Amino acid sequence: MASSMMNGGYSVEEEEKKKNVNVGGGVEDVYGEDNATEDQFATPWTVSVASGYTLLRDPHYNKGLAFSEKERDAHYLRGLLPPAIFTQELQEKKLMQSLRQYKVPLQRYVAMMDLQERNEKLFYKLLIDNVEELLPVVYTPTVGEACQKYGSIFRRPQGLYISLKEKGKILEVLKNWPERNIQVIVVTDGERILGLGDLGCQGMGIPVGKLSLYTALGGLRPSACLPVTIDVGTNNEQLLNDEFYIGLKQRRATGQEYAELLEEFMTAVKQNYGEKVLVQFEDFANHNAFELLTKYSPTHLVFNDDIQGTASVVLAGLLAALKLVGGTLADHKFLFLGAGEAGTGIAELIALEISKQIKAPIEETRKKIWLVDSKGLIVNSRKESLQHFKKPWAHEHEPVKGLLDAVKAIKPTVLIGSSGVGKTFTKEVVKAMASFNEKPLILALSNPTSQSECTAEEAYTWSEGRAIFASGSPFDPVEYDGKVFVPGQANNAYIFPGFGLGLIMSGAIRVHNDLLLAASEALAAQVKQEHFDKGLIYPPFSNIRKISAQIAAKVAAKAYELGLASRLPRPKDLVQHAESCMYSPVYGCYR
Ligand SMILES: O=C([O-])CC(=O)C(=O)O
Ligand SMILES: [Mg+2]
Repeated sequence: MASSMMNGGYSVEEEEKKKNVNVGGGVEDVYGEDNATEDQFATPWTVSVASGYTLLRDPHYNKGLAFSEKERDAHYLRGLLPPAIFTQELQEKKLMQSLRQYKVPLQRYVAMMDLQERNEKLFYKLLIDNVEELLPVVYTPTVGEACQKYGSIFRRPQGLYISLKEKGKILEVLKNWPERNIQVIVVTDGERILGLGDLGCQGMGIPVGKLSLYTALGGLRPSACLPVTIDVGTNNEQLLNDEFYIGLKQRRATGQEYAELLEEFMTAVKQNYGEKVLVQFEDFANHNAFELLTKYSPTHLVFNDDIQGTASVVLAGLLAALKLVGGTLADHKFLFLGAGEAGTGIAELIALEISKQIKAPIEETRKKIWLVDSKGLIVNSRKESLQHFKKPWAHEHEPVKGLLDAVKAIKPTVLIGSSGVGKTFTKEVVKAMASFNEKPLILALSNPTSQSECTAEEAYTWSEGRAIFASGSPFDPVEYDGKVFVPGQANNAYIFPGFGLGLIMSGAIRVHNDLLLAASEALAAQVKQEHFDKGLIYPPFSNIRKISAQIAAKVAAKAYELGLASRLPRPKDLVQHAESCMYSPVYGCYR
C-alpha cells in the first residue's frame, strides 16, 4: 500500500513502461506516438495554423472586431469582417449593454454561453471585470435553472459525457477531448444538482459553470479545464418521460455497476493525465459523495467541493464573524439543519479547527456541534439507524423532533442551514435565535435562491436587524430601520478556485484537511474592517482574483510544508508566484 501510494498506484511494470515512453533524445514523447505498438495506443493528431474563416470560428483565438488591419491582412480575414475595428474594451462595453437589456436571467446565461463559444477571451474579460454582476448569471442561481432546462438550451457540447455506453472505452473517450494538458476536472453524476435534486445528464451545467469560475476567479487556463458528466441514468420521472431528454433513459445504475464505471473513469484519468490532475467531485448524492471521497483520497488528487469546499468557506466566515460576535470558536455552539455533505463536512472542519486551537481531542470538540436531519435532532438513541457519516454527531440528549424545538433546546449561537430545502428558517426559528443571542449568526446555505432557508430580508427583519447573515445564493442589500445591511455569500466559489490553483501550482499530489484549514484562514484574513462595518463576514467578490492568489499561496505553502508538493524548488514568494501563474483574458497579437 505504502509503495503504491508513493508512485501513485502504478505497478512496477507500468512504471517501467512509462520510463520507456520517455526515451528518445531527451525529448519527452508525451503522447506515446514514437512508442506506439499494438498494445499501446497512440492518437494521430496534427497542429495547424488557424486562419481566415477557421480563425474566426475558433473561440480560443477569435477576437472578432478587435483584429487589427495587419492581422486582417496576415490571417486572410479581409472581407470576413466589417471594416470597424473595436478595442477589447469597446467590445466589452457593447456586450455588457446588450446583456443588461435581457431581463430574464436565463437569456443572460444563454448569451454568456454563446459568447464563451464564440470568443473565449472576451467571455473571461467580461466575467472578470464584472464578476459581481455576472457571477449570478453563469453560476448560482441561474445555472440551476439552466440545468433544469439544459435540454432545450443545449447547443454544442461543452464537456465530456461519459455514460454507461462508454463502459470499457473511457480512456479512448478522454482522448477525444481536444485538449491534452488537463489540470482540473470537475465531475458530476447529476444526482443532486444544487438543492434541485436529480437532473441526470442535464447536470452538465454545473461542471461547466464551476470550471469557468476556475478560470475567471482562480486564473487556471481554460484549456486546462475539463467538465465531465457521468451518466448512469436518472430517477427523475419527468426526464425519463421527456422525449427531448438528452441523457440515458433508464433508472440510475447503483452498486457494483456504478462503482465499476467510476473506477474505470478514475483510473483512465490518472493514466491519461498523470498524478497531478485535480478531480473535483460536484453535486453527487450523499451516499456516493462520501464513498468516492474516501475511496479515492489515498490514491488520487481529489476534492469534494460540497463537503470540503463548502466547509472551508463556512469556517472562514465563522472565523471572520468572531470579530463581530466575540469569543473564540470554542466559545460557540453550532446547530445545523441538514446532515448531508455540506452539514457534516462543515461540522467536521469546525471541530478540527477547535481541536487544533484548544488542543483537545476531536471527539470532545464535536460535542459543541449539533445536527438536525429530517427525523429531528441527531442523538445517541438514534445511533444504530444512522448513516455512517452522521454517527459522529449523535450526542447524549433526549429526542427532539423539529428544528424550532431543537433551537430552543440547544440554544445555539450559530445556526447553519444545509439541507437543500427552502423556507425552513421560519419567523419562529429566527426569533428564537434572536431571543437568546445579541447577534445571532445565521447561515442559509442551500442553493439556488428558491431553496434558501430564509431570505436576507427575513433574517434581518425577524431579528430586528441583529442577525449576522450570509447565504449560499446571492441576495441584494436590505434596508431595515434606516440601516443598509449587506448579506455575504457563503458559497464555495470563494475557495475552490484559489484552492485548486494552490494545488496545481505546487504540484500537490494529495489533498489534506490542513490545506482546507489554510484556505479558510487565508480567506478569513481578507475580511477588512470596512466589510465588518457593513455586517459582512466575507470580502466582496470584486477582489476575488487577489483573494484567490492569497488562498493559493497559503494552500501551496502548507502543501510544501507537509511534503505533498512535487513542483520543486518552492518559489520564494508564493503570492507573487500565484499571481504570475494566472490566466489573462487580454487579447494577444498574432504574427
Ligand atoms: O454551486 C453552488 O452554488 C454551491 C454548491 O456547490 C452547491 O450548492 O452544490
Ligand atoms: Mg455543489
